[in-house]
Amino acid sequence: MQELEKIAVLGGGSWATALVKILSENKADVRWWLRNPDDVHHLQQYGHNPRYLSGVRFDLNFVHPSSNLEETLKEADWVILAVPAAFVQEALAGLPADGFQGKTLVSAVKGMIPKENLLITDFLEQHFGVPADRQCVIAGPCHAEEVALEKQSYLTIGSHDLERAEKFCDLLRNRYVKANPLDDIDGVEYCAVIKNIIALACGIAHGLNYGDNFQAVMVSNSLEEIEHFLDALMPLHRDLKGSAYLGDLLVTAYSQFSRNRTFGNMIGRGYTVKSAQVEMNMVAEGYYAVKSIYELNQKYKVEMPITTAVYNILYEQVSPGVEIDILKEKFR
Ligand SMILES: NC(=O)c1ccc[n+]([C@@H]2O[C@H](COP(=O)([O-])OP(=O)(O)OC[C@H]3O[C@@H](n4cnc5c(N)ncnc54)[C@H](O)[C@@H]3O)[C@@H](O)[C@H]2O)c1
Ligand SMILES: O=P(O)(O)OC[C@H](O)CO
Repeated sequence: MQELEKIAVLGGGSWATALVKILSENKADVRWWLRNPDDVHHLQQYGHNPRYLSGVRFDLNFVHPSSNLEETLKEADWVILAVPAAFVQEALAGLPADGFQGKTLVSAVKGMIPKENLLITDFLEQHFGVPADRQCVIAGPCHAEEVALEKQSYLTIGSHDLERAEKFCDLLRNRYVKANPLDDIDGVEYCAVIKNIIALACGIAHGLNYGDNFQAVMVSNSLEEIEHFLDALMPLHRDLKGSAYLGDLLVTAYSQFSRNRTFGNMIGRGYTVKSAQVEMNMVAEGYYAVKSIYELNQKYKVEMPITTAVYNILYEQVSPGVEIDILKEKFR
């Protein structure tokens, strides 16, 4: 009998839960790390995550929840990181520098390590010595909530090693998930970070009562911002119309499930950052991402009006109305 692939999934939120569903239904041996021991206990007893996507049931023959990170990683060939970027360092704090040796790391995170302003793949390489060709990222427009409902979804697996990416695609493919490999790993990773900022801006505008007409112009203008930033950091002929770029931007900017748009909408309606965060129970990566991209861009000096506006609103206490007025005059 063929041995099952051993996959460790790190994180207890919606995306980790959705990925565990996909992988375990494909009969992989999934070791699932959640930081909260009560959630682990609940999963072991009732077979579902009490906090996120709680309607998804797991077959505990294939899913092994634990709050012990080293135990979870022990025999895994693949490790999927699905913790919000701001908490990645804290989650991995107890691990030795060679804790991922011999494993393939797959980042499902769409954010950057704050302060260091590093992509997750760069962080894993610099802090844990995981070579670039042993890493993949999960990109594409895919909300965990729709995976839970088994709605048709598309994922792109970015990697410098396309054979490895193709293997991982195979672990994901099912009746409602299509997956394709792509070699522009840094491009899709940065694009996933910036689209969260754009969705936050769309939410802010919506909260200020701007309509679909304005949002469409915001999203079209944002493509230029993304393209210029990517070209400044890593020039490459890439097709931004692809679903891993434009598709991901659109789903986050328009979907009712979007954390970033929801967060922005609250800010536009006058919530403080703190109160919006408390109300959400979920993490809007764009809040942290805008600081990283803004700071990083001090070196590259790309014109990024939407990023600047969101940064000024969230970190410089400029009124959302003032910043959106500035954008209104700039957009074409
Ligand atoms: N949800 C999606 O549809 C989706 C899709 C693709 C990628 N992602 C990415 O997956 C990553 C995980 O996001 P998510 O959507 O699963 O999260 P979520 O918003 O559903 O849940 C929040 C997660 O953050 C954790 N958390 C909150 N406060 C914390 C703290 N102080 N310390 C440590 N952990 C804390 C919670 O335990 C929970 O696991 C993000 O980078 C996100 O961009 C999410
Ligand atoms: O749309 P958000 O803000 O919930 O982010 C989730 C994913 O990035 C969608 O692909």
